[in-house]
Amino acid sequence: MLPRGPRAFSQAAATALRPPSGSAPERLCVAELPGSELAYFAEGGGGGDGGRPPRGFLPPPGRCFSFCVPSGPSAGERVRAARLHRRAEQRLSREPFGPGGAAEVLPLLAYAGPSGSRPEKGFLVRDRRRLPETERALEDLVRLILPPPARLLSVYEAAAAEDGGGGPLWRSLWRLQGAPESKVLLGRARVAGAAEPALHPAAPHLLDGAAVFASFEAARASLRECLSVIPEAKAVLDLVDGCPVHAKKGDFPVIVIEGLDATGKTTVTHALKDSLNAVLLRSPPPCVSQWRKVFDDEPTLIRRAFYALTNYIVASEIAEQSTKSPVIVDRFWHSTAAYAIATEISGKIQHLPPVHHPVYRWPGDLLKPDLVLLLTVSPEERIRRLQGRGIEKTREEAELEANNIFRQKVEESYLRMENPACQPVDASPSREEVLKTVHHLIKKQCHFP
Ligand SMILES: Nc1ncnc2c1ncn2[C@@H]1O[C@H](COP(=O)(O)OP(=O)(O)O)[C@@H](O)[C@H]1O
Ligand SMILES: Nc1ccn([C@H]2C[C@H](O)[C@@H](COP(=O)(O)OP(=O)(O)O)O2)c(=O)n1
Repeated sequence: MLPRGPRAFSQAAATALRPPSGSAPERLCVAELPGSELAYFAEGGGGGDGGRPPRGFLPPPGRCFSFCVPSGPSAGERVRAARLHRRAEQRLSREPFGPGGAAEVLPLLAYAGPSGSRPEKGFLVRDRRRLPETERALEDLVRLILPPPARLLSVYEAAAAEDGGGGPLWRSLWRLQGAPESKVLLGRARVAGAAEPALHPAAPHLLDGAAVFASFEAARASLRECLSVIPEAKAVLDLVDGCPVHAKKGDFPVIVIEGLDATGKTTVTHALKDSLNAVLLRSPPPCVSQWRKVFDDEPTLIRRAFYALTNYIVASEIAEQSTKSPVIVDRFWHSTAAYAIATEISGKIQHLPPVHHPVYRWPGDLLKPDLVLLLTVSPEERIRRLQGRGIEKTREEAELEANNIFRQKVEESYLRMENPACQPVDASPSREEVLKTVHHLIKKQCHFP
């Protein structure tokens, strides 16, 4: 069983974020280190944690760099920032960075500082071998991707330590100018580990149109901002705008089957379709499948807005079909929200927003199903099933582990959903037994006219 339970905001944790001197830190950041460990750190302002750098931040004698993509409050600014971040991410996955490259690229979030309260997404690049090429390539990348006022690159270096351990860590902040190798040093600041805040810094912004969309309009506004750069957005918006607003459910039950891949959704939904004489729908629906790949390659914000809107298309189909027969739906809004939360919240399961957080609430304007069942299988059974489908065998152990943490976060997010909640069903037994359990729950909780 995965660890659960609310984590109340603690005043002690908030106080611990402040440096002992009382002066505000210049910037607070969190980086996701290998193994999904989160390293919280403060730049400037005296630093917390006795001035020590966060553990595992920079194995000596290496050097790190960071840069962030600034964003603004409007939907347009957020979409532009998300696309720039994605471009940077794609370039950082290639030589001389990325897998097999000299430098290691880690996700970074700068969540408090002089530029305002909206978190800025960025990257921490660790160069264990201190290669000059890494710095040059990063400077070129920042110049290429970011607009001039945002061309800031932080360079972290540990001062030599007498005791052989990591000495104090310093950050030099550089503003890069137009010409190659032309840059100005804006300042130096001490970097120290900071206490982990009670709530993951991305959590308060998830519903700000960042990843989880609480209404049709919120999702639509984000996709509209993409019209000039993603031609397919128009096709999706045209489809969505043709659907009735506030679709109402008919008298027949609507049953959603949720779960991670290979938990048996296809198997169960097809069997239910036959046994209940039901209509089977899936979200996203086949009418948008030709555009799915395009949106899957876009940053989270745009990708999730696409999936959120497709749920409203499915809602209008559910409304129509549920006047005539029971409706079974393979994935719906809970999938959209759970994957979005698990992607945006770095770290492990304990970093997820606490239970009852508004991010787990069903959108007020989306048709509500009568029953949502969440199929769960043990990690071992899941691997067996994936191997049966010929996937997974060749994957690296490390990727499997990262994947495992991600899966735990998705599953836990599903379990925290409210009104309607996802009712877990152990889908590890045989097909027949799983179906028997599912039928039993449907009979007990659904009304058939
Ligand atoms: N209860 C079960 N016991 C054993 N294997 C199952 C069971 N349910 C599904 N499978 C098999 O596991 C694999 C994944 O199932 P599938 O229904 O395609 O999952 P999903 O649609 O959730 O990805 C398939 O090969 C399927 O035949
Ligand atoms: N309603 C939905 C359905 C899928 N998604 C997203 C969530 C994941 O990133 C993928 C999973 O979909 P996929 O079709 O691969 O899953 P299955 O094959 O059904 O197991 O799509 C979503 O956000 N909202």
